[in-house]
Amino acid sequence: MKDAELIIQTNYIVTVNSEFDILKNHCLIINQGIIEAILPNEQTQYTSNTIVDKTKHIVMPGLINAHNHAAMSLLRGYADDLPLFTWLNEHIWPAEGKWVNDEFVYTGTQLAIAEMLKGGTTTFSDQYFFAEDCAKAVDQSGIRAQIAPPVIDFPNNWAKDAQDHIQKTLSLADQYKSHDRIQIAFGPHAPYTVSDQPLTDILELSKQHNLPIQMHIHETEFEVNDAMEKSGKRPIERLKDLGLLNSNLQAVHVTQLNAQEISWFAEHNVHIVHCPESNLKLASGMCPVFDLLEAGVNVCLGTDGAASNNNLDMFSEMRTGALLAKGVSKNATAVSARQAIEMATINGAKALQMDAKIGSLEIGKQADLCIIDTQSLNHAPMYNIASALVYNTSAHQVSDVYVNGVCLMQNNTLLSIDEPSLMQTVLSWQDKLSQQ
Ligand SMILES: CSC[C@H]1O[C@@H](n2cnc3c(O)ncnc32)[C@H](O)[C@@H]1O
Ligand SMILES: [Zn+2]
Repeated sequence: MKDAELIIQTNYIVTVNSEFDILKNHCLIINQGIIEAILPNEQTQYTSNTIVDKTKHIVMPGLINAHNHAAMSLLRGYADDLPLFTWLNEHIWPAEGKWVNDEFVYTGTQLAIAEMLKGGTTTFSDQYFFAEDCAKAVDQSGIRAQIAPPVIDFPNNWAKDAQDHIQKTLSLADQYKSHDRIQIAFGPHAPYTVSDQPLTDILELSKQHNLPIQMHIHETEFEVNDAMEKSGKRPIERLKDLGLLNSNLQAVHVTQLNAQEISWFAEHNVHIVHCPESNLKLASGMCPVFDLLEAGVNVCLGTDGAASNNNLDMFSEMRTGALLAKGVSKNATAVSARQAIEMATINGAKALQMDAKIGSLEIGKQADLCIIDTQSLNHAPMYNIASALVYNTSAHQVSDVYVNGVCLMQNNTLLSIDEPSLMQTVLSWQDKLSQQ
């Protein structure tokens, strides 16, 4: 018998491999954080000091939240029921000017990470100021992240101009180049906040340093109309002319797309991060996911920040993403449960260029996974596992979470974050922000 560091026995494993195999009564054999074998629970090839019995549970790849502003969790519920530009200009940007600093980002990111881990998210992509404090929180918590520090033309509490943002990003990329869970990317905020020269610089540097680019694009009709009035060009055409449409680009939102733009995305292998709940709440518009998938474009899912969602629940995002696609396309087969799970796992891994390591439970990949307790009324009866996960699972039914084979939540208790002490710190921020 061979020794394994960890064996997780299950009722079902949703592999999210290319066949979308769902294995009944199988176990994961994990060594040095990597899945070494997947065998029937009764296997006799491996033994371990740590055999975890999850035979009343579903195990699936950890969810990948491909767009977040983690620290904005401290602004959850700060301004609601407003359209994007009123929300940003009149509420969020003034509050950020007043409150955002290193401590705000560290605590806000910890809060976001705790919520995400509890809901089965094992990887997220972030875009926010004081990115070094986000990285510190990620490093300490054990979660995996792509950190895309923002680039904006205008001064803010973190950086004075676009070049300053770019230099800070490069220095973080250097600092974390050997980190096994942190990847740095460029995060130019949006076409309306970043001018051509910094975008050209980012494109060159992203090639030189092999860094992905994540950007809000065509989030609203107003953004597109405004650009047309000012320049006669839709922002996506401007980005295409600058050379930014390529497989390094993660385009967030894209609620306004014509047929030409969909075919450019397909041709240039641009990845789309769909944020259905944020788009609905800010009434930004709806991403034509069905048309994009039909055109062969990779679409994944993000929550956006908790200030515009107002949660970081990827189970809810899968469900909303599937339901919205059906409603918008008037086609009940649009975004099936299987496709929603793929969008929240392997498609996110592809967009973040992490699919060699994560996104599915397959031999040789990192053991990034979440475990769902199915012993409750809302899971009975269960005829179809994928459908149960998308249409009738709540985030709080995630019982255990592993990243790199390390247990970060065990039987609903976070192991790397002191939840009561975090709660205290968050409430002291709430007091400060309430007083104004
Ligand atoms: C670039 S750091 C984040 C910056 O973006 C603001 N923001 C948060 N959510 C959105 C969104 O949906 N669209 C555009 N900008 C957003 C955030 O408040 C920060 O200032
Ligand atoms: Zn965003």
